[in-house]
Amino acid sequence: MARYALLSRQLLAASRPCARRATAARCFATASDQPPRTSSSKAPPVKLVEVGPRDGLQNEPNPISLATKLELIEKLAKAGLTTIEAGSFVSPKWVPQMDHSSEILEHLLQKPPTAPNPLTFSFLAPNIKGLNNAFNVLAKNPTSFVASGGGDDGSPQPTTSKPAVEIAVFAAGTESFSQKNLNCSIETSLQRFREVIQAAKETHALRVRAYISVVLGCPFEGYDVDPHRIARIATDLLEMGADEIALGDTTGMGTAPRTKELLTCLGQAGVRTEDVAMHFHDTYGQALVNTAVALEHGIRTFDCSVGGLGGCPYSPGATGNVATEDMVYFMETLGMDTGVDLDAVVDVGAWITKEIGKENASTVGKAVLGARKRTKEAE
Ligand SMILES: CC(C)(COP(=O)([O-])OP(=O)([O-])OC[C@H]1O[C@@H](n2cnc3c(N)ncnc32)[C@H](O)[C@@H]1OP(=O)([O-])[O-])[C@@H](O)C(=O)NCCC(=O)NCCSC(=O)C[C@@](C)(O)CC(=O)[O-]
Repeated sequence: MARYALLSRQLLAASRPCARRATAARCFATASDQPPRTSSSKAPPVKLVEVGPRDGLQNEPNPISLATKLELIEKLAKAGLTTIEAGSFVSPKWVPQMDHSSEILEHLLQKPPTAPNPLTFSFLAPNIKGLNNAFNVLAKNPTSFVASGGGDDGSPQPTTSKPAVEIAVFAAGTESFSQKNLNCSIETSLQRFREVIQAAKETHALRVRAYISVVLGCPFEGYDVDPHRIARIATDLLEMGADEIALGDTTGMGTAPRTKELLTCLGQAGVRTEDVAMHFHDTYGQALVNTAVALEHGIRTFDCSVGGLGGCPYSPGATGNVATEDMVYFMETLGMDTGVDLDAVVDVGAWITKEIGKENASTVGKAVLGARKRTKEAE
């Protein structure tokens, strides 16, 4: 018994410091210790490139009317998107859904959408034939657009009445993907892009974006895409005169550490962050995580697609691009200014997905629509 009494006294003594720790006053930073919050700090800008009308629709199996495509572009412009990828001058035998691209460009030049901000419309062109098809439309409407130039060269900037036009070429990060997507090797595609970039600049002073696909995973060669090869292709394209490199995680296989590794490798090769845009697909739900890594790295241009539409015809299993609604919401939570009206773009996502009979893949879009419905029911 005495033994138990001693033991309990010892336990009590041993527990005292613990009890003292638990009751001791804990120190927290309080509001008065914090620097006052100012509402005047200006949100840093981020550029969102809306790729829904091109990347979002190119893979749709059922024909989508020209009127629907134009309405989509108009609604996106009204919602505040300033750079919209509107079509693709590729072979209609390869990608039938992009067959309206000449009519789309013509319409946008003749009747530019009413929008709060100056607009830039971007079109893909894989070769001189595609570029010439775009040039035919531009030649018929020579005073309806401004040169997109590159921005720093004093060339005229787009206005709300005269949009700028931009061309995009698209290389691949692996030989297998290049063959499937372009029917040629990486080297041959680069020779073609040199001609396209030169002609786009010399003839109409157009800004040129250069995609590199499958930078973080290839549907045919797997996860291990060599970042040094991507860096070499990127520097080749920049030396040819490309104004921007858009790094495409076509398969959505990218992860945070490999996104960081890729961007570090490009930086070591001399590619400036201001010349890089990120194009994430959300197949594995990693797009916003990877976006955060890229933001941290200094990248400020991101592609997205309303309603999370998208997929590449030559990347089996790849789902949509990161949704514009999710990207806008994410940037807003970080205090970054996208210039896009979230509510308006949620409406566009709901409309286009219904119009083409697809599920709305935007998590934020669905959450906002659900919240609106509950508010209405409660009234
Ligand atoms: C590059 C080609 C044309 C080569 O295709 P090819 O069959 O090797 O070309 P060709 O020169 O032998 O020509 C074949 C036929 O196509 C015509 N042709 C040739 N070029 C054009 C053109 N520009 N526009 C219209 N027609 C064209 C050409 O005139 C000929 O017609 P035919 O004599 O048989 O009647 C073909 O492979 C092609 O169109 N590929 C495009 C594939 C594509 O659009 N993929 C999706 C875009 S990339 C993407 O989505 C990824 C991205 C950008 O979003 C980023 C990411 O997520 O990673």
